[in-house]
Amino acid sequence: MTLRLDSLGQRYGDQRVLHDITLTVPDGQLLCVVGPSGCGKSTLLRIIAGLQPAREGTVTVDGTPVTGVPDRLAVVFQDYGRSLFPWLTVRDNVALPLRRSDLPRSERRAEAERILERVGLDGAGRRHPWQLSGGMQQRVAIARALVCRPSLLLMDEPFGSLDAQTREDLEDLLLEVHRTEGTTIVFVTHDIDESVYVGDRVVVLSPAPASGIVLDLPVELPGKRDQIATRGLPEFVALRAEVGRAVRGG
Ligand SMILES: Nc1ncnc2c1ncn2[C@@H]1O[C@H](COP(=O)(O)OP(=O)(O)OP(=O)(O)O)[C@@H](O)[C@H]1O
Repeated sequence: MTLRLDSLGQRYGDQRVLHDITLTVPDGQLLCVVGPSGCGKSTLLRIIAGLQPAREGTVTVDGTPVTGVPDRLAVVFQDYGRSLFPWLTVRDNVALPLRRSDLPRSERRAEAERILERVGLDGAGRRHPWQLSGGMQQRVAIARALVCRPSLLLMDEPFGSLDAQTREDLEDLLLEVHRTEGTTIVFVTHDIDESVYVGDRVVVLSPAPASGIVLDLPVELPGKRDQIATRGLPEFVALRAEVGRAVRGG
């Protein structure tokens, strides 16, 4: 799914949040959006998701203007604890988006189990979210986002509140899903290292107010990404420095 933002801008009252954002995300690209707190990253995702209208400019998905939530869109938020229903089992949480499909209940459950296996949670389907660790809960949220086979996946700081090891595991899970499904992904993060590690491309927004794009950087790294080897590459270090300078306004 190709996403296009054209001269996008947003205001809340007198506060100008985003200004003149023009960007095309080609089908299958994993774009990371980085920027200081309050620059409007979450606002940008909500506009792309059709959850709030933009005050200026347009968003199109495969050439069609976004006026409501696009079909085949999924969103993963940072706050996994609040995005899962505690009274449903893990399997039923994951199967929930399939309720709108014509699939019979047994097939919806089978599909949920298949996706749970995909995210490394086989065997956890009968448990409840509150019986799982934070990292496992975020895997459930990712499984629920994937169950409808989205063409566009929006992720808002999805690994921000996880410990370092879990975060690395989930970054690698995301890369694997992206490699095999070819989903277009917009991934918002505060973390410069993470943006270069997972992204095909990194866009940096300037600080508020009127945040705009200050850097649009393709990420080309040799070999399959690996938490230890990739982060030690001179190319990785150079890209990280470039993103870091842009975030700090240098
Ligand atoms: N619905 C709203 N009404 C009024 N102001 C809002 C609304 N949503 C966001 N804002 C303001 O817009 C600015 C940008 O918020 P947003 O959450 O989009 O930024 P962000 O870059 O995602 O921040 P963070 O990295 O801290 O999550 C902030 O000053 C925020 O207070």
